[in-house]
Amino acid sequence: MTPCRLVVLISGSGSNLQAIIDACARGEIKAEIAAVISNKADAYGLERAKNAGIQTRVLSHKDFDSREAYDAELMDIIDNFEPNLVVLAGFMRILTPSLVQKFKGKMLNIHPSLLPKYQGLNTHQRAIDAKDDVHGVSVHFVTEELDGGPVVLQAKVPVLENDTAETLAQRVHQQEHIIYPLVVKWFSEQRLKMEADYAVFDEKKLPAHGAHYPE
Ligand SMILES: Nc1nc2c(c(=O)[nH]1)N[C@@H](CN(C=O)c1ccc(C(=O)N[C@@H](CCC(=O)O)C(=O)O)cc1)CN2
Ligand SMILES: NCC(=O)N[C@@H]1O[C@H](COP(=O)([O-])[O-])[C@@H](O)[C@H]1O
Repeated sequence: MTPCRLVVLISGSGSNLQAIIDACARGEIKAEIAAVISNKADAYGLERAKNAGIQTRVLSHKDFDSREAYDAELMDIIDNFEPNLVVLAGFMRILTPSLVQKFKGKMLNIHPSLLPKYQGLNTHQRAIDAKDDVHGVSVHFVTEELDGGPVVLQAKVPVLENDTAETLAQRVHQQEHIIYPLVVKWFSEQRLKMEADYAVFDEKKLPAHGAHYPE
């Protein structure tokens, strides 16, 4: 079976990208990253990609008059790499329905909350403000509904009394770097089945996946 071809979208540091690069390099994931695309030219994740010998593209949303025009160009760039899987790794743009539909069933996102809690932004501060004692991260399929797609795997972390958004984010990051490579590995091994059984992406037909809860 040919390696699963990935295209990874970033906007910032790229620590989740790095976790996937490292897992591929260790042979834990039978996948190759065809390209890393960023909407920010100064994203450090672009350096991480170049250091790993991976092609990079920058597509700044500031250069487009509308979200639709940006996504049309982004769709073309992604499509030219013929990915089996598109990985959003800290990609901070809401995608239009036409782009989501193009890659539905083969686009994943990592979101720093225990969905369906705290869709959107500033999730760590919202958990602290709500005095939650548990928080975490979710890997989910991307659908038109922002952070509303089927969840594949979650990890939870404790919220400590003196936590700030930064200290809580660090604890969540540690779990992100475990579960995102796990889900990419799962998808890359299941993809032929997924493409056979889920030729038309049916959210109800997804295999049930238990949550990953660190002891
Ligand atoms: N159609 C979808 N698009 C995206 C999804 C999704 O599930 N469906 N997931 C997000 C990732 N994400 C949280 O996990 C997220 C990213 C960005 C935003 C947001 O409000 N972006 C603003 C710009 C913010 C900025 O530039 O700092 C915007 O796009 O106007 C919310 C949630 C990726 N896309
Ligand atoms: N709404 C999307 C979102 O907030 N995603 C979050 O952005 C960070 C990216 O870090 P990284 O660039 O170091 O991988 C991660 O914590 C991820 O959960």
